[in-house]
Amino acid sequence: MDVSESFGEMLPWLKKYQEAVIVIKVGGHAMVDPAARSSMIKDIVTLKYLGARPVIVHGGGPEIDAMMKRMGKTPKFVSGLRVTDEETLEIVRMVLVGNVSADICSLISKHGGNGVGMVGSDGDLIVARRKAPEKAVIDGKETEVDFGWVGETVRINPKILNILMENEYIPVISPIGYDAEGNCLNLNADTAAGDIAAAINARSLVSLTDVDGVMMDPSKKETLLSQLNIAQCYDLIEKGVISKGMIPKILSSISVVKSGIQSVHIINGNIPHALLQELLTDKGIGTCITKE
Ligand SMILES: Nc1ncnc2c1ncn2[C@@H]1O[C@H](COP(=O)(O)OP(=O)(O)O)[C@@H](O)[C@H]1O
Ligand SMILES: CC(=O)N[C@@H](CCC(=O)OP(=O)(O)O)C(=O)O
Repeated sequence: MDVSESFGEMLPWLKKYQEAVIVIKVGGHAMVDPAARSSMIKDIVTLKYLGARPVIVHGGGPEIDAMMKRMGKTPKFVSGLRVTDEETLEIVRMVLVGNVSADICSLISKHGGNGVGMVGSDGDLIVARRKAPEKAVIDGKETEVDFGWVGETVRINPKILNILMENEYIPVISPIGYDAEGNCLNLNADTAAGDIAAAINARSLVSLTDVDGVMMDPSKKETLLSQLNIAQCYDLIEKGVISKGMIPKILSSISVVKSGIQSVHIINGNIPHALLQELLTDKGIGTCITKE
């Protein structure tokens, strides 16, 4: 990034982001490297000092996988969602709340901010219901998949987020919802981030991951798609270009832009200052998804 050029174009962006709520989804794959994790959180604290109101929703897929393997369990995903039995749910809660969220809050403090870790049951934030079994093609065979303790959002209650933001805190949300019976449910972090962004009428949603954005071929950087609309997203899913963890990311982006939020940005959190480059300069560095 050419620093002097970037400073020149920052002012209009800084004005736009004053008091603007920005939901930042920090993906597990973007956090594998501790230095990248710390740098991303530093950028989020910088954004706060520049006048924006960041809300973090974090993932932790690779950390959950590693813990499951240590406990002798094999992770299983269907359509980008982790099939979650009772024991897996316990591991998910332990890793997301005990490790990832706590670590993000410490990094926020280290960089001079104030983070508050929360799950769906805190302040009635995310009311969810258990996802119904779904048909999926596995190994070429149509199979009915019971996702177990996987949830989908019923309602977001943004009151607690507004209280925290008005008091200068950065909310750090683990993607765990709870249902009417008080059960915890494992939510996909991209879906939770999208639901939260829509409910609080955020200005933007930014998803930090380990690829440069949506690509025609994820192994080739030059195939990055800088701009996508809803119709193009559906087409890429249908053609199988978008697969695995990118599916919930794109489906959630579609519902976010449909809800009226201007844009969703998918960027590579391992690029130094990716977040600031994406939000404060004219030229984006990843994929920007808009309605039309
Ligand atoms: N068309 C695509 N372009 C880019 N990445 C893709 C695409 N299709 C699938 N992917 C996969 O999606 C992954 C990002 O999603 P995910 O694994 O859920 O990351 P995170 O943990 O950061 O949310 C990439 O690492 C890549 O393997
Ligand atoms: C239902 C479901 O799949 N939940 C996810 C929650 C974490 C997550 O989404 O993490 P990433 O953003 O790093 O992928 C999981 O168990 O992996």
